[in-house]
Amino acid sequence: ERSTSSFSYSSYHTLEEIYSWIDSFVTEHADIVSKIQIGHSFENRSILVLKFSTGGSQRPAIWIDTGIHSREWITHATGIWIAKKIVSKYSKDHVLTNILNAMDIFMEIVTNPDGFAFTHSMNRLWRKNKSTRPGIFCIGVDLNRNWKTGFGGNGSNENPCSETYHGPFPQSEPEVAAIVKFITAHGKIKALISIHSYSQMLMYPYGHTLEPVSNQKELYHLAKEAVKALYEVHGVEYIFGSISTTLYVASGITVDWAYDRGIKYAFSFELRDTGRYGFLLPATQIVPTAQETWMAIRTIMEHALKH
Ligand SMILES: O=C(CO)C[C@@H](Cc1ccccc1)C(=O)O
Ligand SMILES: [Zn+2]
Repeated sequence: ERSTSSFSYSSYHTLEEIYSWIDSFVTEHADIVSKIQIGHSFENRSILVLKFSTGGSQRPAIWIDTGIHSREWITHATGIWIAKKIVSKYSKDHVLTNILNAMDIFMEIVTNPDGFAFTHSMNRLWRKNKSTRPGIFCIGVDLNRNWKTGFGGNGSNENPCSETYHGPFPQSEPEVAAIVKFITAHGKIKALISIHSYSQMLMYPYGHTLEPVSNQKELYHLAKEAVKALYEVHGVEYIFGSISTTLYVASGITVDWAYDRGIKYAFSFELRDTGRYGFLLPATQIVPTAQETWMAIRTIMEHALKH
């Protein structure tokens, strides 16, 4: 990508196209965006994070990840569009400007690069990473079951051939270990947003238990406000609530780990649609999906700024 002006934000892209866009994007917006490599995947691809910062040092921050499940292509595309939105709306949108004048934003667009490459080359519906281990004859760990909180519990599977295989031990996967290391070292992440598709849901911890989190009322009302902001864009309806009560029990998930590390505003999105196209959401829905998702994320970030 020589420049991002020729990049189509309304198309799906390969891993190489996204990595090349990241380099152009960071070059073009060097005053506010930088690229951090937080590690390497199992197959030795770089794991890249975009940092949006308007100054200061070690400011409180927001973490956003997309593509932890490689087949959920709408999430990477939404992340790319939102990254562009942030740089184009800074100093124009007063809410975003207030957020970026006080906090940094970290965005990991391709959280599962090996799986993502595989969805382009061999299997469009691949979900897990591509790790292999001696004596195990199925490939990949579900990166949304490999986190320490609730690891190995209900709603994760010990069978390596399962789509929800949790891996041999917590953070066994380099893609998860890299995020744990980064967020732990940073120490001032105030909100974490982990984006999946599909089902049109906005959820918060816990997934591994039906027990409510301590600030459940606050998260319920924030989710309600965010879902309303999303609805006002294109009239798309989301349901919201805790993961275990809204969707199903799932253990070893990103947001439960984040919450237990003190990130009190931890959310997971399930983007469009509700099953008509599922993971194969047409590219014509990329921009509308990103536009509405941005308004919900902006609402969550503004709350984190104020509390
Ligand atoms: O990816 C999904 C659909 O592809 C569903 C997600 C639902 C979920 C999302 C966030 C936290 C826990 C569960 C999953 O099972 O990991
Ligand atoms: Zn998912």
